[in-house]
Amino acid sequence: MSDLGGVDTQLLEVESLHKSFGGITALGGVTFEVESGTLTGLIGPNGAGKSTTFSIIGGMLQADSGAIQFGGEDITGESPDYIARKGLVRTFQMSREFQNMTVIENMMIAPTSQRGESAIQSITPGLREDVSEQEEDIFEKAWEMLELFDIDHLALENAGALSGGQRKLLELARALMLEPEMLLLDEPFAGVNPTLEKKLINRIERLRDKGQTFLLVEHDMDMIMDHCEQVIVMHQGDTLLTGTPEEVQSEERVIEAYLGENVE
Ligand SMILES: Nc1ncnc2c1ncn2[C@@H]1O[C@H](COP(=O)(O)OP(=O)(O)OP(=O)(O)O)[C@@H](O)[C@H]1O
Repeated sequence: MSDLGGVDTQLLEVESLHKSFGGITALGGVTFEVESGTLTGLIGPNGAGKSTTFSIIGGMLQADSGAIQFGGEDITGESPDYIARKGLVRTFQMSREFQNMTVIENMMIAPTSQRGESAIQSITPGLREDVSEQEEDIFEKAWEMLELFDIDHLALENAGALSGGQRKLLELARALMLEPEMLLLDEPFAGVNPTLEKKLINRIERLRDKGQTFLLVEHDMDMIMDHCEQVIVMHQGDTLLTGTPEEVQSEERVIEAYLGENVE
């Protein structure tokens, strides 16, 4: 835990995560910290354990041992809903139910469905005026977010009809509807064309500049090295080191870890 003038700036603290699947050790003591207000990269060769780490942090998977602190609170073993309510959200693939809804409907339902509460449940007869006002706010916010990601022209399309790249943008836009303090992004640019990718990373950087924190798994090294201020390197279920892009690139152990492996 780092200390800056008495103020702890670490938002996420992952300590000694272990996870095995049958006889396979996926994680053998993953430990790292993510500083508040940063865009931090999580890299490592295929099978290093990045997705497993994300699933455990997001509450979708239980670790065999280890601890996770978010904003100073122990969130180890909590449900994805609980963790999302605390402000830590992982983008996830849309279920079939959402694919049959339009893009704008997907956006409007996000603030309630992911937080595990229903807008309908919160309506009491005396509060109907407030609710329509609330819905209007949600609509406006949803529309702004679609514009931000350049998918507003798809608002009335069925989400299931979107291309892979467009779906990635919608998943990210949906997650941002929750105004999370921190977002876990698992290869958000996969299938997104280069022009849109540039826009997307600029938007993420703008949100970061406003104080949001991002942890990004990405195989594109140029993307990581050009845009992240911190990089965490994983290898064979372990954390190898954390450093700036410059530090990581010049580190012999990182070069070695990647050399023998098939990096995408
Ligand atoms: N559900 C599972 N059952 C069995 N083994 C698993 C399971 N999930 C992950 N693993 C194994 O755990 C290890 C870490 O996998 P993980 O998917 O977390 O790595 P990764 O770094 O995300 O890889 P990639 O970059 O290829 O997505 C691998 O050896 C993988 O085969």
